[in-house]
Amino acid sequence: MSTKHEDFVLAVEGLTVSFDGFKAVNDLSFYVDEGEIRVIIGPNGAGKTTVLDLICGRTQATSGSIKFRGEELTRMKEHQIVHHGVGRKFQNPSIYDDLSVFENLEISYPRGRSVFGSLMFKRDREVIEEVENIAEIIFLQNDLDKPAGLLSHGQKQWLEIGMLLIQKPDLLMLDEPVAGMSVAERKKTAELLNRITQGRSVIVIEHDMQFVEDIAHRVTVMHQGKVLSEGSMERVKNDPKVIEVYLGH
Ligand SMILES: Nc1ncnc2c1ncn2[C@@H]1O[C@H](COP(=O)(O)OP(=O)(O)OP(=O)(O)O)[C@@H](O)[C@H]1O
Repeated sequence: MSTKHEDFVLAVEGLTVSFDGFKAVNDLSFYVDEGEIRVIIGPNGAGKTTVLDLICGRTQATSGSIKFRGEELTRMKEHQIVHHGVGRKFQNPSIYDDLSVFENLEISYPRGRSVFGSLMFKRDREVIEEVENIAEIIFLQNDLDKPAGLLSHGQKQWLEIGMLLIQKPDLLMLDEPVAGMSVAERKKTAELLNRITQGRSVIVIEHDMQFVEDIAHRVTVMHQGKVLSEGSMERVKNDPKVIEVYLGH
């Protein structure tokens, strides 16, 4: 039975962006299923980060289409895309160091629109329960009162993932989430990602091949703005084209 393109959570087709004539992303197509963890790998400058910028509306596409649950994202503004359920984590954590772990999660809860406004609203059961629930997923249930600035680098990364999770995105995009983490933290991050895929899709850009093996359902290898290879990790790592341009180095 063939799968219709409309069945995918995310369908990227013919996506192209040109910076002064240079096509950083060049006629790119790929499809992501619900519940899938897709990892994008490829050499420096392949266009990986630009793809996430295009999906979240930070960069305008020159041509092509990005359909998320059937809706065209290329015509939407960044905040509309967030509102449609796409969450993006950048490489550097953007947490509030002076606020506690609890408060960082609380201000990210969808009804709190500003730091001031959200701290003033009554902490009702619903918010507290959700914060505690997320804190457990991100291994910070025992650090709720700690100022975020005192967390380890890895814990800060988890907190930021938690701040996205509390907004219940249907698609979560992470750019090199384990950069700078210890081996133990990488293992726990893999466990975390494997736990959060129920009803949602995750796209991760990553260079750490052990981590990719631990999380990827499918891997898309990019090179010069295009898909060089795609499939299971097993298939991709044995693809001579991938070995030549990326893994062989
Ligand atoms: N706003 C921009 N203006 C001009 N060129 C850009 C812009 N953004 C990205 N590029 C160029 O597009 C290419 C792809 O960059 P991108 O950051 O997407 O690659 P990447 O695969 O994420 O690389 P890395 O692994 O190093 O992060 C690079 O040559 C980069 O210099």
